[in-house]
Amino acid sequence: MIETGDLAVPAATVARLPHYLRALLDLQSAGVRTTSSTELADVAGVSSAQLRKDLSYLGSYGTRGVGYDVASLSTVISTALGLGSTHRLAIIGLGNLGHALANYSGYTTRGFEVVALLDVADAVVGTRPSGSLAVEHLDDLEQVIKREAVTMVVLATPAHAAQSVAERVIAAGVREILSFSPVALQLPDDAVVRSVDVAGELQILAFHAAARTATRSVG
Ligand SMILES: NC(=O)c1ccc[n+]([C@@H]2O[C@H](COP(=O)([O-])OP(=O)(O)OC[C@H]3O[C@@H](n4cnc5c(N)ncnc54)[C@H](O)[C@@H]3O)[C@@H](O)[C@H]2O)c1
Repeated sequence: MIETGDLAVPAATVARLPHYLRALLDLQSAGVRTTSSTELADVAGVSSAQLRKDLSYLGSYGTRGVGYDVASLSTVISTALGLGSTHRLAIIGLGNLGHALANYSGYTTRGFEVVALLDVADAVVGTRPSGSLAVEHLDDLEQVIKREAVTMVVLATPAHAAQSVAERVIAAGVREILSFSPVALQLPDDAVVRSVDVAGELQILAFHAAARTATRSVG
């Protein structure tokens, strides 16, 4: 369970909340004002029983016969996700992936702002990958984190650099890291690290593909 304010929410539910929020924002922009658990579950790609159970952890049960008010449920989920205020991101490592991440335009609508870019390479420091922010040197990490009031870090360095950079990030007071580096980071217990591993996800798909082929050949 993850404690958030007065609520205790299972980690698996927390992981699904962004999907519900995105589904609600899609419905909202399509002009939908109320939605049923079946409709919302369909858009979010889960079963309606799962959706109702997840939302019950937020104290949000909907109204029988009417369903969920799209705007208020969006607010409930945004608040639970701590999106009431904008999170200030620093991206570290501005190679291929870091460039793509720096140029992603979808942060602001979802409560995030990229406020700093850092790298070690002379060829990269001083450039403006997204056209606005200049890349600063990692030597200045602690000052940059303080100056920009950074609250989250996105790590896109090579694997060999990730642990030491992450340790500096934590020592500078940031607790949340999204890591793309293919390495298990060893950090204090109060640090929260989410790792994104596209190749690992593809391997899971490969497992399913192999399992399907094996089932077919048995059948
Ligand atoms: N998670 C995924 O699905 C996924 C997908 C692609 C890449 N990756 C990983 O993301 C990372 C970046 O990949 P890429 O293709 O952008 O690599 P890249 O080599 O193009 O870029 C890495 C950047 O990090 C910088 N760097 C090196 N050491 C640093 C340090 N100590 N501090 C700050 N910056 C530093 C380099 O100067 C370079 O600009 C790699 O670890 C890669 O394995 C993960």
